[in-house]
Amino acid sequence: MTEAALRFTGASLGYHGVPVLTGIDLAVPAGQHLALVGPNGAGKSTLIKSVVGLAQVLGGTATVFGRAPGRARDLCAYVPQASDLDPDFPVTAEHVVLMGRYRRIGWWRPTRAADRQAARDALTLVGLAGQAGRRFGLLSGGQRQRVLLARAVASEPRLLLLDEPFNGVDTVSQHAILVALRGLSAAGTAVVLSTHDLALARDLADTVCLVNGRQWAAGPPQHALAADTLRQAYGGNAIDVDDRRTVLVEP
Ligand SMILES: Nc1ncnc2c1ncn2[C@@H]1O[C@H](COP(=O)(O)OP(=O)(O)OP(=O)(O)O)[C@@H](O)[C@H]1O
Repeated sequence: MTEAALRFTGASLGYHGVPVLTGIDLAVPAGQHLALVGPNGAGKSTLIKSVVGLAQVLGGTATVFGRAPGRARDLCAYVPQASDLDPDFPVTAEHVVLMGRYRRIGWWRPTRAADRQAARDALTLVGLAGQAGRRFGLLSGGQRQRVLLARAVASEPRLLLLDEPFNGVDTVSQHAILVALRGLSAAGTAVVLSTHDLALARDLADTVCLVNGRQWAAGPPQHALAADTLRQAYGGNAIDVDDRRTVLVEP
């Protein structure tokens, strides 16, 4: 059996010994997309952080390519929310992307031509080849998010984790990110992302995991995003408008 990129079995996840998310049971094969959905504070970021050792696995098991999360960091890349970063960072877009190479070459070593090429390829993948020399802080929020994705891509991860990559991102950047993510999974990279956009999760993901303190559903989008399941998990009324767009209304 091929080892899953990510597998949770009856996992409880949390901080300082206190669980905030329980009952996580899912597997993400190489080359597949998992979308995490759920209301604010549901535990989406916690699940992503647990994969890179920033949140604890307090019960059950979590493995990344068969290894404990803390031992698989070299196989993963984590794209934080762009809003978590200081936009005044005085470096160019290309420098930010090159940081993704340091894990491979060591931060103290000079970059080689192959590293600079990998950085340019990653910027091309996210549609920002022409912005390589621009200062990171002068880019739009959506462009900064794409640069952070390029930085992760440059590290050549086998599992890519993205925390709300579409948050505050305009349509052009959203499209560019979607194209890049589809290209990565076609090349065999597993992708896990959190999003509040249920329609996008439905369109993009092979598997959707619906959480709110616990796992409410995990499976194909039409199963995990069924109106009844959404209503229970969100504690509101879910109206399935036209089979593509799901609108949630407070109870
Ligand atoms: N470092 C931390 N230490 C303790 N508790 C935390 C920490 N980070 C998050 N939490 C708590 O864990 C719970 C889940 O938060 P999390 O950020 O994972 O949710 P989320 O679904 O990503 O939310 P949002 O959609 O608002 O980003 C919340 O109750 C939050 O207060």
